[in-house]
Amino acid sequence: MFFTLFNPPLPLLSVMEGPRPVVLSGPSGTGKSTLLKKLLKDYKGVFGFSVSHTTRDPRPGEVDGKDYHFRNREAMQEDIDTGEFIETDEFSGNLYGTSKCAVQDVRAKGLICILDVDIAGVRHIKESDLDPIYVSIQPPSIEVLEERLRGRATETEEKIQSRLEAARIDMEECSPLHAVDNEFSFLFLHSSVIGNEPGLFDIVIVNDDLDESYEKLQSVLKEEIMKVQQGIKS
Ligand SMILES: Nc1nc2c(ncn2[C@@H]2O[C@H](COP(=O)(O)OP(=O)(O)O)[C@@H](O)[C@H]2O)c(=O)[nH]1
Ligand SMILES: Nc1ncnc2c1ncn2[C@@H]1O[C@H](COP(=O)(O)OP(=O)(O)O)[C@@H](O)[C@H]1O
Repeated sequence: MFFTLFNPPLPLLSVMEGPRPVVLSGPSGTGKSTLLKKLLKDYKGVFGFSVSHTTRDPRPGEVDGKDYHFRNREAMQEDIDTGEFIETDEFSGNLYGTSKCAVQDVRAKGLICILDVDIAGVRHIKESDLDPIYVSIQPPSIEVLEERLRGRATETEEKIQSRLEAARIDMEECSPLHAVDNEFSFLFLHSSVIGNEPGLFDIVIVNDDLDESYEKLQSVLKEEIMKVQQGIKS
């Protein structure tokens, strides 16, 4: 009886060797998925995506197990109750969460694990032993964000409004005004003390021009990328 109930403990996340994971956060519609998909495509065998669980419905083209593990609320709650998640959050009427397996699957392959989580997820991960690089992707303005959300055409009006509301809070905490500078080293040195919460992010990238943002993101991750590429060569 004991053995049927007993789940062998998962190895501690910090015990796993390899490159540091990367957490991407920022308002919905700011361009996180666009940037991370570029990384996954351009650096095959270097990055792996931590596939989150969610109770929201799949969008056209989204694949279960690739974009998200789509679950109903009861099933996801059961997994939360049995301790399978590093962190979970309720966002815009749905549950989202990073399972321990999602991260371990990527790290076991020696890849840089990329997580896409909201700001509550960032705070929860800070309490874990994951030790990622924290990157905030911010929009140039709330107006531009609204245009992008509407342009993506994936949300109902109600969901657009709730995402914009969450975005205003997110943007206040990571004010892009303090981070608008094209020189990466300036961003890197100063972003850790911007916003209302010092030290929340290692870097804040204002995603105005996509190519420039992607350049900055690659610069931040250069060291970890090289570690994995050198490992592949040797
Ligand atoms: N805390 C947490 N947030 C997540 C997770 N997965 C996605 N999110 C966040 O949930 C929010 C909504 O995601 P989604 O419905 O895919 O909309 P999108 O970000 O506009 O494409 C975004 O801010 C994501 O960063 C997760 O595992 N944990
Ligand atoms: N720098 C940019 N300039 C213009 N449009 C962008 C830029 N970055 C992303 N987008 C577009 O904005 C929309 C939202 O991007 P997405 O990656 O889905 O955001 P997120 O994952 O943060 O919710 C998409 O239609 C995407 O093509």
